[in-house]
Amino acid sequence: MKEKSPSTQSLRYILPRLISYSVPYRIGLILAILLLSAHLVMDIGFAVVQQVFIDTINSSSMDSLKRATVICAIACVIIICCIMLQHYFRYVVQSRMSWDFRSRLFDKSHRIPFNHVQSMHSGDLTSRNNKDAGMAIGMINSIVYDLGYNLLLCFVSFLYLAQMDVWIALLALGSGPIVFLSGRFFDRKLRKLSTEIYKKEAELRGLLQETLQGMKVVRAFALEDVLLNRYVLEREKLNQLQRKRTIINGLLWQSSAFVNNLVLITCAGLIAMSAIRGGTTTGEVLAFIILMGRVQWPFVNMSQTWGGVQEALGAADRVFAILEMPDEGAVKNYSEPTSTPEHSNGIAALSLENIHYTHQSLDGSESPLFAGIHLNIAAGETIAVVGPSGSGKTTLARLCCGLYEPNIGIISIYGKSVQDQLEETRAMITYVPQTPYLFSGTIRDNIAFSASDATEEEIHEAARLAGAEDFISKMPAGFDTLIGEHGSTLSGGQRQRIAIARAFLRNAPLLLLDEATSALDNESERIVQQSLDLLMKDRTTVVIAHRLSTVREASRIIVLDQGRIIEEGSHERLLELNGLYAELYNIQFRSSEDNVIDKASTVSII
Ligand SMILES: Nc1ncnc2c1ncn2[C@@H]1O[C@H](COP(=O)(O)OP(=O)(O)OP(=O)(O)O)[C@@H](O)[C@H]1O
Repeated sequence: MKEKSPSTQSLRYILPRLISYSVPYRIGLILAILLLSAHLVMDIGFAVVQQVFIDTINSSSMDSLKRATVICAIACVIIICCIMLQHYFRYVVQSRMSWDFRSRLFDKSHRIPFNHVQSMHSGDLTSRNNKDAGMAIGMINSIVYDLGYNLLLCFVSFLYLAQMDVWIALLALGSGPIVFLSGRFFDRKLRKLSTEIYKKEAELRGLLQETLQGMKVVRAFALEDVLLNRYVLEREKLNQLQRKRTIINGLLWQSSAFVNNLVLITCAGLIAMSAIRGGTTTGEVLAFIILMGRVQWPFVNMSQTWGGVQEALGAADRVFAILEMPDEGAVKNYSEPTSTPEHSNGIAALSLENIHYTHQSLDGSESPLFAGIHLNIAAGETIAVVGPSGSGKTTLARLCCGLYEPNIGIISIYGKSVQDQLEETRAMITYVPQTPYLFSGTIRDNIAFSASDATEEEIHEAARLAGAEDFISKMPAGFDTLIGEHGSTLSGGQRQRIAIARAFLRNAPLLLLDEATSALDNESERIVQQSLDLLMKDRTTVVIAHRLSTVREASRIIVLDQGRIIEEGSHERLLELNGLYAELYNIQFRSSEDNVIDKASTVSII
């Protein structure tokens, strides 16, 4: 997937999109902004209180001191309550925005074209959803609250100072823009570094995830040291990037602090001179010095915050690269059907018209596979697809499900175009992959996954038809048994039967089946095969076939080779042709007593 370079999406582009997530929570946001004034009163009030107290001490008036103490204490309680409320509203708005933003990203990840998802690492997607999305929403906080507040604080402090000494106040104020603008020198570098850091973190997360998932293989092949070295190497690269970012942030901070302190000392000297000349009270000098900080430091803070915004922009770029992708099926790059696809037996259950498809590899290179495939399947037919490894069988199945989009041509299911009516056509298909994917949760959840409104009776009936009821009833919690990550507590055969139960429950008229080749014991295989036979009954079935019995019983066999249908017909007819099918048959089936294709062979019918 090609990502936009960091500089292509400006703050002006990203900010309104992020702010749109605050619209449903605008009241909370407005309250949080208004309550910022409590912070302002606290910050300015701190200086004023000191001025009042010192001048009251100097005037030796006990009554004034008592009054000032009571007023300050009451004001302090009110302000602290307001600040707590401000934090509350700020937290609520930010967490809800973050929730919405992440949910949108989660939803989008399931809508973008499948080949884009395939070209990304799942760890990368996880990282974008967790860290990057959080950073991007945090940016709103920085801009709305921190930048906004600092500007306000600076403005009010300046007004207060100006009424004491306008020239010194202007001097204090003048240093601010210099500090802020000099900080911008680091922006590009910070943003670039941050994008690289987030990318590297995502890669590391992916590596960790992959290593944990493949722990069995790692241990079996004693790869622990190799992987540890790889991890340490990648971690070191990340550390280097983080070190660079820390140095730049340090430079940003120290250069700001240097200019600020220089101006602060100059102004403090000037106001002290004014006090010596008798024009200013001690309390006023103290308040002046404190408020001068309030004029200057907002620029340092803003410079820092702006640096943080650059980092967050790097994260936001990665999130928007996904959010701005077109949904699958949204880009129509295929020709419209000329007429409703028909089969000699009536309307075709599945029709492929002039399908061209090219795989895009991770490195962006293209591998053309199909160049004009035609196929019409009548309702009730069972089609067996066979061909050597890499001939395009899985790609064909994924095209039929709308997981891949053809570059040219049209695929229709019962006359409806898959590309045009993706949801409707998908509802008419059940795809049973070779390795079923089970989610952690209960057996019931996994069966009902394909039909969330299924009743208890329907779930039990589906399990019975799939030959799964027996083993489920023997489990300690029956249908409520937890099956672990990817169904790790179940055997291969049991996992397959759960997947078949799902397919029964879904009850779609078209079945795409990738027959399992995993080594099941004879008994499990017999039960799975019986369940599959029952599932295929009265359904239109396209089966990527691995067993001779399936191939023999199919109404038609399609032989694929390098993305082309080179033979088509019944088992007997294809044997008579004496072509690729006959060759595959002789190599695979004849020598195999149990009629199951040996996966390890050089040429396999899959
Ligand atoms: N995501 C992808 N990106 C690039 N090329 C791909 C991708 N998926 C598959 N291919 C290529 O497309 C060709 C067909 O692959 P496909 O998986 O459809 O074959 P197959 O017949 O199902 O193979 P097998 O029986 O070994 O599973 C292969 O050359 C494969 O390398």
